[in-house]
Amino acid sequence: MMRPVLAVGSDGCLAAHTAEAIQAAVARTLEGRRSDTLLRRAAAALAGVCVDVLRDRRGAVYGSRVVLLVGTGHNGADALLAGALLRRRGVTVDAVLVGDKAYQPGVDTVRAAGGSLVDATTIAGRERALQALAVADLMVDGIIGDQGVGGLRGVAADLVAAMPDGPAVVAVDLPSGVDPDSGEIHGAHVRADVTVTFGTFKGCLMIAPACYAAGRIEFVDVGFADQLDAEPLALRLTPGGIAELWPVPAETDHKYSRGVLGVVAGSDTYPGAAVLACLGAVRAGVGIVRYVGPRRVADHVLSATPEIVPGPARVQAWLLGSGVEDDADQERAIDTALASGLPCVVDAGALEVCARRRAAGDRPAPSTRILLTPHAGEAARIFAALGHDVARTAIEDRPLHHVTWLAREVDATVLLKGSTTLVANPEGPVFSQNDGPVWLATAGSGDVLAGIAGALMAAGLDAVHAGAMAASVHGLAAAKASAGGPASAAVTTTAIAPTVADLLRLRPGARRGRVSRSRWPGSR
Ligand SMILES: NC(=O)C1=CN([C@@H]2O[C@H](COP(=O)(O)OP(=O)(O)OC[C@H]3O[C@@H](n4cnc5c(N)ncnc54)[C@H](O)[C@@H]3O)[C@@H](O)[C@H]2O)[C@@H](O)CC1
Ligand SMILES: [K+]
Repeated sequence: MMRPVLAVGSDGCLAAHTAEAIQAAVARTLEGRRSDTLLRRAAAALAGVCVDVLRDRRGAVYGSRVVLLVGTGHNGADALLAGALLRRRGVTVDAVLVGDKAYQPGVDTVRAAGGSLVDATTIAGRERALQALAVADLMVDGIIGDQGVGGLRGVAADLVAAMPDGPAVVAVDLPSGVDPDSGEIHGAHVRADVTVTFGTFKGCLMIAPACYAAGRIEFVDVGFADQLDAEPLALRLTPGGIAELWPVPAETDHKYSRGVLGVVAGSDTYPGAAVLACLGAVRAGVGIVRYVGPRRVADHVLSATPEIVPGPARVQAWLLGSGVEDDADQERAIDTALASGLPCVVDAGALEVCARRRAAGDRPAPSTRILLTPHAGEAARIFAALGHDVARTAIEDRPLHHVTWLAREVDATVLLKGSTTLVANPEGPVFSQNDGPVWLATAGSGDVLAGIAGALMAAGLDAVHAGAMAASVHGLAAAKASAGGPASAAVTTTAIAPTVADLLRLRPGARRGRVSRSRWPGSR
């Protein structure tokens, strides 16, 4: 089992668990205690988030109107108990029951607190529910939590379709209607501004496309996290975690010990890809880049990054394939590098040859040293090269399924690029990073990402951590460079070093050269 190097669930590494693991942890926590212990804690936290959202939106809590959409399970119970707490703050509360039953103690509490109860399964009740939604300041989605199966149906689907655009939506645990574990969407679902998650993340809060329906995530520890004993489904490195893992040279280091990256990138068709990949690596702090490619491309690379050394020689890791197309010399160089057993970042023009070889059993390097970096279209082409007919849209709809399948099939680490990037190794939880602005999807941005990952692998990090850290730093750098506007790949590279500097300031007691190499994941 490939283990994450930071404590899972720590400030440096957030974890998402399956619904099954969460239910088991809740059951263990409740043994010998009142069954509503956790519900009450969750409801108090939920009410607190609603208060904050109302203050932000209206400037006041008293006099606000909140509609609770209440399902049949404990997700609805959380909403009801939170609604009763909001009543005490002078909020008008309409609890709309969307199923044939509801958590009775919650119903009683709302009624006792002076809230109104609306049975939306009747025609008159549905009419009242629509009227309440039309004047709401905030809507609480307590329809389904981690027991959700398929998209919303019946009354719930009708009411969600009728939710007006203006008021804020706070989802309990997850936006109802999305698949809790896989993050897939199979029908009608809620779109939230804020999702309050209890004890851990659910997979759907980290994985596309469902994570885009969750809005901002508020994490609340209701007291069962220590009972979660199953392997996490997904992990996310936080800026603090990346800072902890980022390779910082010691006083005794020199350019060779910091990492030498060989770059086989660019062709006469795509010379710029080589420039961007090399800029990415240099600005992420690699010791030396040795560039291998056509003379004309090497000239471009050298004029953009004079510190680069042209020509092949000994390296500690390779970056292969960015911008390589129809170039026999480059393809030969890629073949030689793949056969070397050294760590490789495998991009664009090197993806299919690498995948074919590894699927056929030719694996000179273990899966933790090979990082394939396809976007969904390239992943579809890799699947085709392996004999599977998989459409690009299928990969975008089910990224977790496809990235884990591909990682197993080629026995390598696969970084599936997207607005939310997933990094999967055959033997461990997937990492999910989503720090980039929407502007990041531009030509050349993948070359920069590959360069950053190459610098990290040359420094000794394993493919999973290098991939997750590179995706995050690349996204943060694009956000910094663009300052809210468009981000080009070349301008993003100018923000890599300042972004790393910002991150390193998060390191407790950060001082120059105080991190020992033995702490880096996969260090040799
Ligand atoms: N049990 C506890 O002590 C705690 C529970 N909590 C909350 O409770 C949730 C889990 O509660 P439950 O196990 O009762 O399950 P849910 O509240 O997720 O709801 C299950 C109900 O939803 C229905 N349902 C499933 N899919 C549906 C669909 N597509 N359309 C319409 N209805 C559908 C099911 O038939 C079932 O009746 C958590 O996600 C969390 O929000 C938290 O408050 C933490 C503590
Ligand atoms: K929900």
